[in-house]
Amino acid sequence: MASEREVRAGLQRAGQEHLLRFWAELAPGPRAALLAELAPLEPEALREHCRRAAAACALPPGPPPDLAARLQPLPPERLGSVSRSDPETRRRWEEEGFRQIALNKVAVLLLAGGQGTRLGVAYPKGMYRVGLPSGKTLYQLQAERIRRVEQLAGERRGTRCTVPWYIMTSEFTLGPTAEFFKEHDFFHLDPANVVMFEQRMLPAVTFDGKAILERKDKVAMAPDGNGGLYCALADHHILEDMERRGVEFVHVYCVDNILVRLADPAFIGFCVLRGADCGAKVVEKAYPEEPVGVVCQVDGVPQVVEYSEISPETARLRASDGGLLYGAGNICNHFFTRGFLQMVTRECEPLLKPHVAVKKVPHVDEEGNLVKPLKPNGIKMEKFVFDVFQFAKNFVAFEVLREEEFSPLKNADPADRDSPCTTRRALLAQHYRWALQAGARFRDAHGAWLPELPSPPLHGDPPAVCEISPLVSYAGEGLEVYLQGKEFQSPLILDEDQARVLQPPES
Ligand SMILES: CC(=O)N[C@H]1[C@@H](OP(=O)(O)O)O[C@H](CO)[C@@H](O)[C@@H]1O
Repeated sequence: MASEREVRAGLQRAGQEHLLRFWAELAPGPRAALLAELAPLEPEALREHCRRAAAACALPPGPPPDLAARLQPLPPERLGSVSRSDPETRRRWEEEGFRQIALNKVAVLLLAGGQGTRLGVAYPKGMYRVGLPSGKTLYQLQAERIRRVEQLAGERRGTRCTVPWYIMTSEFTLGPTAEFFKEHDFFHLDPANVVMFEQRMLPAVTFDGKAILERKDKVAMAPDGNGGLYCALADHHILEDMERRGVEFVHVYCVDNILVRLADPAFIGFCVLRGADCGAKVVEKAYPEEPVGVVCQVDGVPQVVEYSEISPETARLRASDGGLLYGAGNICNHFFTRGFLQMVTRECEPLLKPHVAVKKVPHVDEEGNLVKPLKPNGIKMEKFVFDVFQFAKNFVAFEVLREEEFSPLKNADPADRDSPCTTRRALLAQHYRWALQAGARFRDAHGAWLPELPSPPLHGDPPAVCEISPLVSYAGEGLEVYLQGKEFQSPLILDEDQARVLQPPES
């Protein structure tokens, strides 16, 4: 453990000695905690971090003035589309994806270090229950999709296979996430195949470049953004772990999308068959101001321009077909080869530019009194996971259907978008569609037939409550055997037990 003298000398070099200004009044416990927090901050890096934050803050707010002129939509040859391709092509993508999964070459990697501030919960978002009849959390849905995709790939190729699950957490989420998984017996996954690791934290900084003390004995720290992934992969030797397991392809995704298809065989297969080193799933943006990044090109290089960094005028531009010119919405589902991740962590990470978020950061004043600021007083610097796209040799994007694959949980109820209510509806609407497609019909509590709408309205509950366990169906497949020609009274909870009941007796 570093001594106070060493830490103080480092802080002096970084111009941040004020972080120890309450040292004399601290008891031994808080002193040790503060030292433990400060010791890992490398002086030069801390100095640079604070300098950059202040410099970024001195720039005028909003996107760089020349950005619009440097943007172009992604060229069509880089884009694959589920809805615009024929069934045979889709089948080939899927087949290839399943083949790679069966060969144990595919892993999933969850970005789960965020604090869920907008959702307003004090625990990791993955532990959230959106109010499904089954009461499942986001983590459970994801775990079950992994189990199902392993099973499907295994059955097709007559083998057993594993999709390891890497989970990037932060100081805020590691403890509760690890505890939650233990409590739930890892949702019946082998714990050896669930690898949790922690991203780094960075101090929040004042507009004049001083790291902020949240308490007399604690620096205000925040995770270094989902682009902290690349440092974290190196810090915890994750790529070596992947290599040992023979993993070649990694599906990286963020925690909040209730419809996420983990290790999606179609996406993996598309990227592999295209020889891509890096790929992104996109959906058509719903409206110009939708808070999703856009996948496009900047100076001819594939990139994501984040929603916070595009001007409203650019976001509203239309293409000749009437759609949004920058309509390829990033849904934070990325494909990387292990080789690409290796190259990025070794060579490119330091080139990633942090993005600036101006926030209200609680702090102590000169006298040590706690202050809850009413207006923004600090800067948090974050790297973005997609900022490595610029280093790809062969970048591709893969367009999927929003109603099948994207409904993120960002806001608390009663927000009218991206809330527990809208995500729950999206999932139940999808399952109702799957059930109808498989030949089921539904009656209400009084026995009256319920409408069979091919796609129920976005803002309303589907006519019947139908929840299908991912352990029974990953993407709507294989349901006919349980549902074809059958009538159900809402609600129908099709879990493994119910599936056994509905299955015709073996002939
Ligand atoms: C840095 C980053 O990954 N931002 C992503 C991410 O946004 P958040 O607002 O950070 O959750 O998820 C969005 C999709 O839900 C995606 O559109 C956006 O580009």
